Amino acid sequence: MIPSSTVFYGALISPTSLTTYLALPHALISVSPAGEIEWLEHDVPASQLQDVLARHGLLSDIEIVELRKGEFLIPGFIDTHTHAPQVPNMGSGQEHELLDWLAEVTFPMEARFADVGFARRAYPSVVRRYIDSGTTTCCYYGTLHLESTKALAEIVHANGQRAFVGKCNMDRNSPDYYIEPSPQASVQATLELIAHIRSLPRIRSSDHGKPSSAEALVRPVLTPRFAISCSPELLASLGALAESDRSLAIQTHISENESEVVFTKSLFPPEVLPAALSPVHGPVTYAGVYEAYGLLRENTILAHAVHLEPTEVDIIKRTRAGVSHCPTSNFNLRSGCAKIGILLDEGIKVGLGTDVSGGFSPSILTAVQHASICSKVVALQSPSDSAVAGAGKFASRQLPVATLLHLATLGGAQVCNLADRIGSLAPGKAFDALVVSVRSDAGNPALWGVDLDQDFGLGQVEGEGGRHKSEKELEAMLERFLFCGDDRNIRRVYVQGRLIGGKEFMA
Ligand SMILES: Nc1nc2[nH]cnc2c(=O)[nH]1
Ligand SMILES: [Zn+2]
Repeated sequence: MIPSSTVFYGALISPTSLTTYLALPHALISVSPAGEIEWLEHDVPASQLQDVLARHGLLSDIEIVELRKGEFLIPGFIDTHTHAPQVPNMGSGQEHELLDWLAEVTFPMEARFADVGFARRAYPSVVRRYIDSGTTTCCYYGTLHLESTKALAEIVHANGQRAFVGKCNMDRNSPDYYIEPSPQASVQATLELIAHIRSLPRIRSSDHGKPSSAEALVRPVLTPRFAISCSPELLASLGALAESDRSLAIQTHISENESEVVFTKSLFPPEVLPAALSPVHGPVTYAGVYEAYGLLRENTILAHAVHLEPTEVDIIKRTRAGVSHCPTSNFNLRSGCAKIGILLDEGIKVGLGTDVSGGFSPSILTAVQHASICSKVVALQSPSDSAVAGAGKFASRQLPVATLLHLATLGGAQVCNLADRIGSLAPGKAFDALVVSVRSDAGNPALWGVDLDQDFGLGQVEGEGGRHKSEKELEAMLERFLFCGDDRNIRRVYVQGRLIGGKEFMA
């Protein structure tokens, strides 16, 4: 029998803008069998629960999941940039900057994925780690190998995570043991990967015939590694491929490290950029190179953006590409502090990326913590009057909790060009959500006492004062979770309404 709707009752947090979010102590949210959010009631006292369900025609045959004190629903995290084959390297080679780190640490590990058997052994635990960290949508780089990246896509699909999976394009400035033989071979393998990912069934074998939404959870993404590792011929071919299919997402790195920027400009002097493809005015910039090859548009994800010039900010804004802010990696590889506030003031889409193993954690919570620190470093380095002197809302200021939540969820959805489907808990969107617990029994000593010291509103006496207090308490819970939480606090992970991970799933 097809199960009917599932209804969650309890506290719910969901972003509504860069500076605001809903904090609802007594929410009631209904999820259809296909995993779509049907409706959301903001404030339902326990005494009215049955009446409200009846009003929605849900009298019998529904599953009600009641959250306990110290638990809340939140949209799933969106990791807009990471490298699946680098997870086995997490925490190694911390002494290098980007270009040495690629040569000494990263390429040797990625080369091991030439062996598809190695990929099939390594990737299941990689994907499981991302899911159990609360990442419901993940933008994965694979390696340059077709078969291993097909395996990655299959494993993501089998685990029910929403994802973008791409195979690196790299035909120059890479070691002999880890380079594609020609632009043609690179494009051919890319086409095969796209076809393979698009042929994956829409229903997983473990769904036992449960109805599924028609949309694919795993999608292909064009992945020119970065301009340095792609010949002009390869970038031109990828631009043509992108133009032939505008639904195809694109991900790459931009302006991460100063030596990288210098090297990139030396590889693409104006005479290299074909006139027909080049809208570039003035000196060539990193963003200008990508634009010249037709690789910047609303479904392009640009990782890092640490050392952007003002004209590059204009290009990114004009092309409506999104930025993946990867602060853990940017600190760890000594790349710098991205000035995210300037991008937000310009209305550029920004999400978070873990960028493992430049970053040493697969958890978006770590990225949230470091995004906060990064914004404080930028604020410390800014003249104290800069916030007043015509600066926008975010530039030179530390990011508030609401903005950090936005970056981890709705901002990431915008960067993936999927904000109409995911990123917040709203009717008409997919139910990609986490059940978070900050209770003592979640086992995270850093949050010990959160549920004992305070009354978070569930079961609280109704009334103006009580309502206000319970919202404040929920906001306090969110802040402590974002800064001190970890996998132990992520009880359940849902994608498209299906339970796919979390502490309870593993148990
Ligand atoms: N952080 C990071 N930057 C890159 N630029 C090109 N490749 C990489 C990579 O694997 N990681
Ligand atoms: Zn990266």
